[in-house]
Amino acid sequence: MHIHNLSENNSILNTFISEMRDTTIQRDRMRFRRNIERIGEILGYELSKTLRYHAATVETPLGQCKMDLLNNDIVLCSILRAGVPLHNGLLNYFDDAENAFISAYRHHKENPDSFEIIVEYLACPSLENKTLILADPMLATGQSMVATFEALKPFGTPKNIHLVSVIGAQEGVNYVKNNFREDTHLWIAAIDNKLSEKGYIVPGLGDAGDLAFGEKVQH
Ligand SMILES: O=P(O)(O)OC[C@H]1O[C@H](OP(=O)(O)OP(=O)(O)O)[C@H](O)[C@@H]1O
Ligand SMILES: O=c1cc[nH]c(=O)[nH]1
Ligand SMILES: [Mg+2]
Repeated sequence: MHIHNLSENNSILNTFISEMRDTTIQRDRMRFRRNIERIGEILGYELSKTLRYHAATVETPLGQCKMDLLNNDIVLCSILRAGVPLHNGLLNYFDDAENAFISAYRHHKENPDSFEIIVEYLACPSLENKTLILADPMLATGQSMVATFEALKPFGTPKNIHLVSVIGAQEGVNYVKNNFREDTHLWIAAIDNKLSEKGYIVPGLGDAGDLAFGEKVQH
């Protein structure tokens, strides 16, 4: 796997991540969602440098300009619900992408520290020979990314796979590395060292879905 950890270099991106982590600033839901969205824009821009382009001629009022333009074979798939603002950020740049949505949530069994991933909702175009961008802001154990990709398999084999995430735990990064094909790219804004016993990223930022959209009742 090609791992692109953007926080390794100083940039304004780190300010956005610090605002998402900060217990006071993160309480502003609109700012939290907007920070995920603009991180999606930055990660999308960075990953666009590895996509395929074709030669085109653009007519300007003064003449013709030869330019290389992006091949639009992109399917943008995000994992509900925390993936929604990340999806918006990516879609702000990949204007004409096809879109897929998939739900994944942690179902806690008798032991509150153990859970399985339940995939329920799925709407997806053909992925055959396309560029799949699979987005979820949190990569904790990595199980949601792997379970959703399994559920996407009947829709075809993508030509390229790009995983996009805001914060990951090293364990989750290792898990996706071992469960996705070798040519997969991971674009991530920060990688933290630890996972808590309940599978939360430490120091992380807390529950991204709840911070973006409000607490949900466990069922
Ligand atoms: O890497 P994993 O261990 O699978 O954990 C990451 C998942 O947890 C969060 O979703 P959550 O289950 O909280 O759902 P939500 O978006 O509805 O809040 C997050 O958005 C990922 O989907
Ligand atoms: O730290 C974590 C782990 C999973 N989901 C979150 O929202 N945060
Ligand atoms: Mg959540």
